[in-house]
Amino acid sequence: EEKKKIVLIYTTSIRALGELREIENSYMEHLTSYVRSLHKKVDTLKKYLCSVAHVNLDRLESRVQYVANPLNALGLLRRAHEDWPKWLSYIKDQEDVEKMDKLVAQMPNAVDMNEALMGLERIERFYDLKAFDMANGLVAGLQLDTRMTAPECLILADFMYNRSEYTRAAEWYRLTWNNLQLPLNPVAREFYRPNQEEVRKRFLISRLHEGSIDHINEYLAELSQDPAIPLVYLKPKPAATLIERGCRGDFPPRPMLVCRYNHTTTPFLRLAPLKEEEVSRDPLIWLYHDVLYDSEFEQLTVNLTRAEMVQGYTDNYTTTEKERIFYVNIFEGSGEKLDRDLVNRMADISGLLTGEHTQLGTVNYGLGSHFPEHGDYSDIKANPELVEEGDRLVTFLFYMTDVPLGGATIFPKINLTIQPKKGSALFWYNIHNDWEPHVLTRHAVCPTIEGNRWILTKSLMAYDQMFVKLCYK
Ligand SMILES: O=C(O)CCC(=O)C(=O)O
Ligand SMILES: [Fe+2]
Repeated sequence: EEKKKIVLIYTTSIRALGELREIENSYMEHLTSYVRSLHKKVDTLKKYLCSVAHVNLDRLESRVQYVANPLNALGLLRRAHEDWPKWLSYIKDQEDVEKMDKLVAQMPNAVDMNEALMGLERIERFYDLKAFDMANGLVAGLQLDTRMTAPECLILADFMYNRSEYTRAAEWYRLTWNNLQLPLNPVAREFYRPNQEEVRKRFLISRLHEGSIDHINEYLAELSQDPAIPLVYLKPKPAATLIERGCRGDFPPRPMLVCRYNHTTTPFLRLAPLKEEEVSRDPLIWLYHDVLYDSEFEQLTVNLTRAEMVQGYTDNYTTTEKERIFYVNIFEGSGEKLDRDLVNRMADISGLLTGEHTQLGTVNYGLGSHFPEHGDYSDIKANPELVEEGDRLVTFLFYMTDVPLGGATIFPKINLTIQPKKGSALFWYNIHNDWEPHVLTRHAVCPTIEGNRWILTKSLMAYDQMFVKLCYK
């Protein structure tokens, strides 16, 4: 049986994007070396041309006269037989080009490109950023040392246009147009069509989609106005969703319920008490600090390459649509030392049983990656085929990295936002005592703006707890 190979893309994992950056290194090295050898070749070829000082003999008569001289005839024959193929293979020998060909074969495809645009679009929308700020590297108050170029503004503009987001598209076309006006760069002119005129046209069409032909002069004027002043929405801007508001930090600050050292859940904790914080009582959600060590994080992630991880999709969860979300590696075995240690730590923290298999998921998010709202429960009633596996009673979520900007885990139904903090862990019950899904545990992950978001996750299965904890209250 032939297994269908899923094409891995780079965008949904920062780790994988790091590999792409490595490929770019090689590409540029070969390009540099190609230019160097091209210079050398041109020099050599010029010298050769000089040395042969070939004269074109236009008339048949003079050509015949030339080869009637036996030394000329020998020379011609030898040159044609020996030299020409050599020069040709000298010209054609392009080792660097062949290497670059191989690299291009590993380049991101159109799906990948689209995924990247989705990530950028998400960052702009979720955090309500101004296109102008974003293009200038100012994202949600953070000034990056990067600016977007005209081709980048343009590809995002076309993407917005294709989503029928015409005001946002117009904004990005205007930025493209402005960028193209910068001191004219011959490389840009050669490679990055369309030209300014075409961009202006697309700007106007975007405006006309929502406006009226009677105002065309106003739209034209908008194009030359200060792009720092946002364009007016000609159709009302859609209201922010609950999740978007949560991601912007609009939920009220969470009250601190209980914060204490836990010495008691298991004997182990008497030796190594845990800083634990109850962040919600219904559903029950606990936050723990400093439960993962740097060395463990490194062991878990450093050697995990793109080839070892698989594309994670949302369809294992109670989401509405199937989406690519992140890269994940699930360790199915019964435990290498580290996996076992971590799972034992989860048992210590929770006082629950962790099952025979470690089944730890190591997850890396990508460019503007998010996780739409979902519950981790599988809802056995709605999906009776899952009855044998049982439901996921508890979710353990270890944050393996800090995320400087964006990337919070949010529980929109209870107004709760948790910003990842390296070494902390979140732990909650997904189902009620009667195994009904606890819908208030539905959660989402905000798009990462900046940072490399790594988490470690494990579900504790309900069946495994049969004799430990029938009820959690
Ligand atoms: O990454 C997170 O913060 C949450 C991940 C999650 O919800 C899941 O894996 O089910
Ligand atoms: Fe989840």
